[in-house]
Amino acid sequence: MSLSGWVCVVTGASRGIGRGIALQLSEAGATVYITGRQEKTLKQTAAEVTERGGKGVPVICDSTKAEDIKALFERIKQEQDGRLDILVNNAYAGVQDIFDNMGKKFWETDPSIWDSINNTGLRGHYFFSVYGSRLMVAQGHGFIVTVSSMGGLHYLFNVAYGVGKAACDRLAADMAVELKSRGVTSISLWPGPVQTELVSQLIIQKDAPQGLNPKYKDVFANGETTELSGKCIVSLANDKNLMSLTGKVLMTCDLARRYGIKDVDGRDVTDFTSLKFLLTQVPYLSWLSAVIPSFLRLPRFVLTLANGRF
Ligand SMILES: NC(=O)c1ccc[n+]([C@@H]2O[C@H](COP(=O)([O-])OP(=O)(O)OC[C@H]3O[C@@H](n4cnc5c(N)ncnc54)[C@H](O)[C@@H]3O)[C@@H](O)[C@H]2O)c1
Repeated sequence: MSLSGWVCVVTGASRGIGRGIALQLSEAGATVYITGRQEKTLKQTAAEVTERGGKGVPVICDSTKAEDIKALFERIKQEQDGRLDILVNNAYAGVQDIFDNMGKKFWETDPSIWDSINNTGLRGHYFFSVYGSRLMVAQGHGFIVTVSSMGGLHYLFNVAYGVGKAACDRLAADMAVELKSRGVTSISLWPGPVQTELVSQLIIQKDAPQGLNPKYKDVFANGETTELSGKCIVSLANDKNLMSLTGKVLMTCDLARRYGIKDVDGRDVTDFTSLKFLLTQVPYLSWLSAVIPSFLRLPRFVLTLANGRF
């Protein structure tokens, strides 16, 4: 699967899922503009991205600063003659605050948590999408991926987190409505639990933070690598029927099955909607998971019902 000659932007790519996505896009041959705030780590990651075969271009760009975002796309317009194939809205500043405030109710938490979670992880995505879409609409094609999570469906971690994720899903869906006739696809991507550097430091390598269900520790310890999302995006980008998926929420476990993807370390991808996985989470019934076949999973309409508020 080749993305040779493709021009991509991945936001917040110096570490975590963004870095993993940038590595995979480069492995497929793409030029990847990676954004972040710290020159040293960004340059280091860009070198690793380039080593994979394509090209990593480090750009200091704070997702909370509109002028930085505008300047990035002006630079791409100049350097790439207006070409932009993929934009991945990934940057996120909330992980540390989420774990520092685990178990607290929203009224017990400083309201500034809203800003640390949603300024970069929602408002920033909107700004990137506006400037990215201008290039994509002008060329008549493009692919926008907004990284979200299952927290967009039902309560997870805290209020600001869930509201931000639901809004990311809606951002992807509503942008798809306006972009479809211009040849640009927009989807929301839900990775499963991912073993990022921060997750490893905050959950896997020490006692689970107060307020966090201790089961999460096992779930994250068996989580996806940071590159699986990138493998899914490369497969989607090569899918001739990509536009048929526009506006949808796509889970990495479903994409792994659809495209026959294994994780980069050779592991099968856990389907966290499979009966086998769900039973491991139920006290006294977890033993049953050993005898349940892995293809039995919650139908997707049941997930929609879980979100029903009427
Ligand atoms: N880790 C998981 O298990 C998991 C699971 C599902 C979804 N997600 C989602 O994936 C996305 C990425 O999460 P992650 O776990 O990789 O987070 P992370 O904290 O490991 O990485 C976030 C990246 O964004 C960058 N960033 C933060 N603020 C920035 C700013 N103002 N400007 C530019 N860059 C900035 C950071 O430097 C870092 O490189 C989030 O939306 C998260 O909710 C994560």
